[in-house]
Amino acid sequence: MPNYTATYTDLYQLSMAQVYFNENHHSQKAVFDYYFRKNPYQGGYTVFAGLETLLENLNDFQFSKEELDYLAGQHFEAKFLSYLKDFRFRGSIYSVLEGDVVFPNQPILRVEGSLLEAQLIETFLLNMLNFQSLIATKARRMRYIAPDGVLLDFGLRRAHGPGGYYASRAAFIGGFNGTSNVIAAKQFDIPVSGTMAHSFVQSYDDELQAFRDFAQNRPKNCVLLVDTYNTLKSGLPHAITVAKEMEERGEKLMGIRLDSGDLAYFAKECRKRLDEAGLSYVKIAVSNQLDEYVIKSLQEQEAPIDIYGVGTNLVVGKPDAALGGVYKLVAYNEEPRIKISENIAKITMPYSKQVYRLSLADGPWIGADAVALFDETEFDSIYHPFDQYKSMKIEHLEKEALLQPVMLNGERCHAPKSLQAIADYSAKRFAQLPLEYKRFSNAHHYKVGISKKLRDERDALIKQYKTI
Ligand SMILES: Nc1ncnc2c1ncn2[C@@H]1O[C@H](COP(=O)(O)OP(=O)(O)OP(=O)(O)O)[C@@H](O)[C@H]1O
Ligand SMILES: O=P(O)(O)OC[C@H]1O[C@H](OP(=O)(O)OP(=O)(O)O)[C@H](O)[C@@H]1O
Ligand SMILES: O=C(O)c1cccnc1
Repeated sequence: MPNYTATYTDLYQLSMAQVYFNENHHSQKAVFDYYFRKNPYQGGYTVFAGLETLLENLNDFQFSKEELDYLAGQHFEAKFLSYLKDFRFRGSIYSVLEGDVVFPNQPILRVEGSLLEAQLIETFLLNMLNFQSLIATKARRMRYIAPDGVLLDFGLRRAHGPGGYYASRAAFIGGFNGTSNVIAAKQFDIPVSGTMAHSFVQSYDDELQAFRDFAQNRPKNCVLLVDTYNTLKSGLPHAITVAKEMEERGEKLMGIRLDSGDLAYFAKECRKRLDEAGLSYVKIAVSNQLDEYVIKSLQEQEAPIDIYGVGTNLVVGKPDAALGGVYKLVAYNEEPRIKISENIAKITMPYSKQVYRLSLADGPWIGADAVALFDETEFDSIYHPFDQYKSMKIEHLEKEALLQPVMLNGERCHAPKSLQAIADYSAKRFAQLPLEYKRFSNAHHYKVGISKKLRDERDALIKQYKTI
């Protein structure tokens, strides 16, 4: 996979950086927030993913000689390029932990550093976090609807180029059990699995011989694709024959895969005939344009499916093309900064902030998070960001600070977490989210309120800029 060097960026970041440098602003302290405004899939939550990838690759976020030579050809000045020779990200990052569920308009991650370094990592940061959070959320929706099913990522061939690599990682965070993507499995220690393609069966004159050869050469976790010619008249009977032959060798056929037609009907029919043949241990896998809605429908039809192989809809995050996470300047040179918009939802929230997850003393989340100034400890109410009549008393609630230091002055604060640990944490956090935020249609709106002090400071800034 690529090294994410510092030209993994948009040109405008470098243009701005040169100006900061020439005007001697580059070392001023800047604070940026990462957040998004809308959950994907019209859902009630987003699974935050990509943090570990970001932190790990920030080490390589430097300019090579070739890159600097290239930039010299793009009209960047020699003095600035010479400064970039030693560029490293030496700032600090405070973040929600990877895998947690997060909500619109709350800071999920805060970058503090020199203006130049915090600006230069924007594109890379958004590229990592937006995509993986989109895919982890899609995966979580499928895991939610099929709590007991085995979910496998089959998406690499349909992914947007190399995006498939991180899609497999994100899918695992969102609750998938494994992937067919060998490089991602190896790199991230994801269980790898797979069956066979139609081409394998087609390459033989005889389907039975194809199955026999496969079972003899790959007996472990052998899954036979039964729909190449006729599922019930040919594929399934041949699979049963091979399963029996495997039994004679002391082996067990792991499963069959259905990839077309009415999956519920075929799964039921195959289950019945497998059971009648004494092969109740043989699992049924399905694939073919699955998503959370098809899986839900299959479950409602009580289709006896054990394994779901999901490709396209998972790895491209269909029907949403992207998570629109943004990175906004909230303080500069120790002063708050705001971006005003006619659309009040797009007015940014100035200052360094902390986010608190609110829960009852005995554990359950209440469906609201509080955003306050980062050093504010005493606040007993939260307010709707723009509706002055909406507020909530929170003094009786537990407040869990979500933004934790993960990098200080360019150094990581903790050893890298394994993907399994991130996935476990994600499952645990999702389990704490009340059900009404998990449904697919008209999900309950999770509240993100702000402290009075933050609201007052923000309003004062808005007034100040409105008079300009
Ligand atoms: N029983 C079912 N309930 C709900 N959705 C299903 C069911 N069976 C299949 N699907 C889904 O319906 C969509 C289209 O299925 P369809 O039977 O048209 O398959 P197909 O792609 O036309 O297959 P074929 O290869 O036979 O042409 C797919 O997304 C599939 O997962
Ligand atoms: O439908 P998706 O969710 O995207 O899942 C991946 C698809 O990729 C394979 O089909 P393909 O036709 O590429 O190859 P095959 O001959 O192995 O079926 C597989 O059989 C699935 O149908
Ligand atoms: O292993 C499989 O069955 C598989 C892998 C990728 C895409 N479709 C199917």
